[in-house]
Amino acid sequence: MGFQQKHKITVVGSGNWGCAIAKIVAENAAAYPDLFEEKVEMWVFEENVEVINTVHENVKYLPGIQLPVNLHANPSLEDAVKDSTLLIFNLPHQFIIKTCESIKGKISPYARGISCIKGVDVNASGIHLFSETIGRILGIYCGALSGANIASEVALEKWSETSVAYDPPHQDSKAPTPQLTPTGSQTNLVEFQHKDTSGQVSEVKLQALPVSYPPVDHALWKSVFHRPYFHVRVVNDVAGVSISGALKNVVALAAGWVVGMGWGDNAKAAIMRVGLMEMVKFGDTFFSATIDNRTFTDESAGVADLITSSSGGRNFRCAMHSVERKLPIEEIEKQELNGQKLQGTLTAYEVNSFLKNQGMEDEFPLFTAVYRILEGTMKVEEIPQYIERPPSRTSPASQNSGDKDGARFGAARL
Ligand SMILES: NC(=O)c1ccc[n+]([C@@H]2O[C@H](COP(=O)([O-])OP(=O)(O)OC[C@H]3O[C@@H](n4cnc5c(N)ncnc54)[C@H](O)[C@@H]3O)[C@@H](O)[C@H]2O)c1
Ligand SMILES: O=P(O)(O)OC[C@H](O)CO
Repeated sequence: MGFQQKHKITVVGSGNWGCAIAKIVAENAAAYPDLFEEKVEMWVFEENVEVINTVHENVKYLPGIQLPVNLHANPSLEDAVKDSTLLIFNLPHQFIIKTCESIKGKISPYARGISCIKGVDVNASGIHLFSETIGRILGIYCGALSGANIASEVALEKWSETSVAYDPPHQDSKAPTPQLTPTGSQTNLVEFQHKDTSGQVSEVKLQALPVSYPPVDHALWKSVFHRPYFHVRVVNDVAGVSISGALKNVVALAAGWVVGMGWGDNAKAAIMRVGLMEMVKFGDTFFSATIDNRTFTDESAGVADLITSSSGGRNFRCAMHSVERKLPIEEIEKQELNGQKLQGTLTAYEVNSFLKNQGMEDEFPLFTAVYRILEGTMKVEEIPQYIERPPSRTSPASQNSGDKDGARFGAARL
């Protein structure tokens, strides 16, 4: 006999997407009382927690959206993550490493995580997924969530899809059952009565039962995130889900610039085509051991996110306005986003520094062009010439297959 404890959920971050995801998670915590503690913690870095906890609205980052009453804004990160078994990381990527380092050793060793962050961690040792970086710092397994999800639409409960990627090593599922002290109002103390021969209760003892949690698997994560208006598909491809979410932000900048130039939808489609090819090629080249190329086409995290981001995303809109208003994109970011952060600009620099180190800038002309335009060493007008491909060569193999360009989607060819 054992005591099944409920999972406690904490969302680390309370920005535009942080609050939209926290709303979803808190709705599900209330909907599945057998699986989750009802109260969901949300770490808040700078906003007034009193307002969030009394008015149930984040007036700075998600104005006009009613947050669930069981979502508790907490200014103490250490307190917010204490005893939580499901940690959801949702911050602009530039803040996540410092944030995780501050709670190293202060979380449950049995916690599992999901990173909702769209970015890559580039440092002297190379390029890493944020799910890996979070997992390494905190000593836990972390998966990823990414999809065609503009936060304001999701928060208004307009239907969308997302991809959750979770693929812990085999031994993770066989890890010993955690023997933890129950938290909150839960107790694993059970009363045992000893009766004498006449049936009278002679002794009452309290005994502590071993504690366990519902297994953290694909089904559990679906229960955390799936809502009638937010459809979740759980897959194994953490690299594909994470890489597409990070790189589409770089492509969306270029899409915004060409639209800002007044070049129209055909030009934007060309940018998206080349961008998608470079996203696939990047995954193929640097994450070939684990990535599944079908993610780019088949899952929400792939081309669907590229399309929505290049239509109404912040990176797209700020890039477009920067051309229209002839202002640096950082200036537009300050004017338009009220503290929200663009991820594409920093990612373009990070990806470029990685490609430069690999001697591969020329192999990714669109990513390189975005970096150079941000740097001021290239103009938007130069993009068409710069990304133009050399004439295609016809190989015997491709003639046989009837594919004149030798194009195979999985082997991104520029
Ligand atoms: N907003 C969207 O539509 C959307 C959708 C999907 C994914 N994402 C991704 O989710 C991640 C989080 O985005 P967001 O929209 O929630 O953030 P945001 O752009 O709204 O940024 C504001 C957040 O950053 C926090 N912050 C500011 N300075 C900080 C610091 N020094 N340390 C720690 N935190 C600090 C703020 O407190 C706030 O929580 C990003 O990687 C983003 O690409 C965003
Ligand atoms: O607003 P953006 O450009 O940060 O994009 C938001 C989401 O990532 C779209 O899925």
